[in-house]
Amino acid sequence: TRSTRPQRLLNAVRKHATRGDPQSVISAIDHFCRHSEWAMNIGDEKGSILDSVVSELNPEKVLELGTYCGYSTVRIARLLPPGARLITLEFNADYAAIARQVIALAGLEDRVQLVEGASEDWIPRMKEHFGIETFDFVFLDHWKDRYLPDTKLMEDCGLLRKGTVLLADNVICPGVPDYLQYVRNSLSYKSCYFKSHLEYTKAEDGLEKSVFLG
Ligand SMILES: Cn1ncc2cc([C@H](O)c3cccc(CNC(=O)c4cc(-c5ccc(F)cc5)cc(O)c4O)c3)ccc21
Ligand SMILES: [Mg+2]
Repeated sequence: TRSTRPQRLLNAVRKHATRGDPQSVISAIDHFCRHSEWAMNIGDEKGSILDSVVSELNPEKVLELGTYCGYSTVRIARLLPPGARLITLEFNADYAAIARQVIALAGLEDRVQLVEGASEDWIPRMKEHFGIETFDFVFLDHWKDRYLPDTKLMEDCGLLRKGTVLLADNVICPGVPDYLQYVRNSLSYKSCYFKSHLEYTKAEDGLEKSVFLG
């Protein structure tokens, strides 16, 4: 049977990356997506913005919505201190299987917990199942029509605290108009836009950073 794009991406990582070296995994995926096949990873340009937000925040508890092949999981986890924890939710079993191997190749499995399932099912279970009180940082990169309902769900479940940072991918392309309107007009958030480009292209895209004010 034909291979899938995530499988071909994993093959490129196996071929070109060095086990235990997260930067080589990141570079291998970016090279594959630029020169072989485009894939919906955040990419190197928006990825650098993600790096700077994470480095400035130094979060202990991180939630990622939408793992895909684990590219942004590796970008975030490589910057976390060993005691920190990143929980990443992926509902597609094939993507999850690839991501587990990418995360292992980067040598970051000790600080990453990949959970297979949908955000709306797992967000309400974070406290009792993972012993999480609140998250310091949330990266949103799953279905664009889930950004807003899941943000409201995290608020309702008490998973956000004064100062929690939400960072949302693709706020221009494909776009998340209802989410943007909410975080930019709600008195509970301080929001700002980081202009960039859609991964591996010249099209405009950007990240929205929103601090929960409690
Ligand atoms: C509920 N739940 N809980 C966990 C969870 C996890 C998933 C999957 O990881 C998954 C599967 C398919 C699509 C996405 C969203 N991503 C995108 O759709 C996207 C598109 C483009 C783009 C841009 C221009 C194009 F021309 C084509 C695609 C660029 C980007 O960076 C993207 O992130 C996420 C889904 C629902 C989930
Ligand atoms: Mg994205």
